[in-house]
Amino acid sequence: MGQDHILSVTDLRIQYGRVQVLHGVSFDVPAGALLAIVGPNGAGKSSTLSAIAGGVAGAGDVRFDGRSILGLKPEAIARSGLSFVPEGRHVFGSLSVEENLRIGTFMRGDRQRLEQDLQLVLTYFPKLKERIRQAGGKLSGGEQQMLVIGRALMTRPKLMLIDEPSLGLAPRIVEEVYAILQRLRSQEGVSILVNEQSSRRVMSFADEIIVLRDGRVQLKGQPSDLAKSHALHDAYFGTGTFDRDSGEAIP
Ligand SMILES: Nc1ncnc2c1ncn2[C@@H]1O[C@H](COP(=O)(O)OP(=O)(O)OP(=O)(O)O)[C@@H](O)[C@H]1O
Repeated sequence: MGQDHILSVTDLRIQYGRVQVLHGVSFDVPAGALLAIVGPNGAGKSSTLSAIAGGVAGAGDVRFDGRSILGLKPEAIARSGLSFVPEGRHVFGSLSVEENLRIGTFMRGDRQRLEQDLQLVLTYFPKLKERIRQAGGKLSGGEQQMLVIGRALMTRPKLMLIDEPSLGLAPRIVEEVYAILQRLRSQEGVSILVNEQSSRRVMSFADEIIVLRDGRVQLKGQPSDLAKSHALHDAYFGTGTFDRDSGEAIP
């Protein structure tokens, strides 16, 4: 573990009441990488991101940008440069796209830099630029996803955590969202950790994939290596069988 890891999660455990849902999860996010946590429903993906962002309590260690953050308040973690985009696209429906982007940056004193950041976000998301005065609630699902990612970018994060960005979006829009995330990573140097239910969606975008099932890391690796074997399917589905074509579990 060194300075080249923007995030190091070590032996992370999460319990809701008496039920333990994460049983010692460990992984690193190299600085400037796009990593994806994939796994079936209930694997513990959302809980993992929430614990890193300070939303749920966890045990173990989470180091971000060189310091332990587990147990800190979400606002303090966000201020240190970690931006969390939770599942569900929390757009303020009656506010304009611009107001949605500016919200959360009112504490910033550097007005000039803020204007530059707004322009930068609009460069990455031209669809938001076209709809800058439109109410957030009028945007399509894909545009709303872009809006919440754009809003997260307005805080100039070093690391973005994004929970299921592709949920409910058409494949073409998913491609578009991931292409933008890839550009943000390579051109702006933002490190990105996403959750996805399906590994297929992120195979061509992620630098590394972490398979989570039953609250444990089952497998980690580069997509090109994982694609060569059946290990990815076996890790994802456990000992169960699956349809090779659709990738879906066979009950
Ligand atoms: N607030 C909570 N209280 C109690 N149990 C919870 C809570 N949140 C999640 N769980 C349970 O913890 C387990 C892991 O849930 P989590 O949402 O982290 O998984 P996930 O991999 O993100 O799945 P999904 O894709 O369905 O969101 C599940 O069994 C879920 O029912």
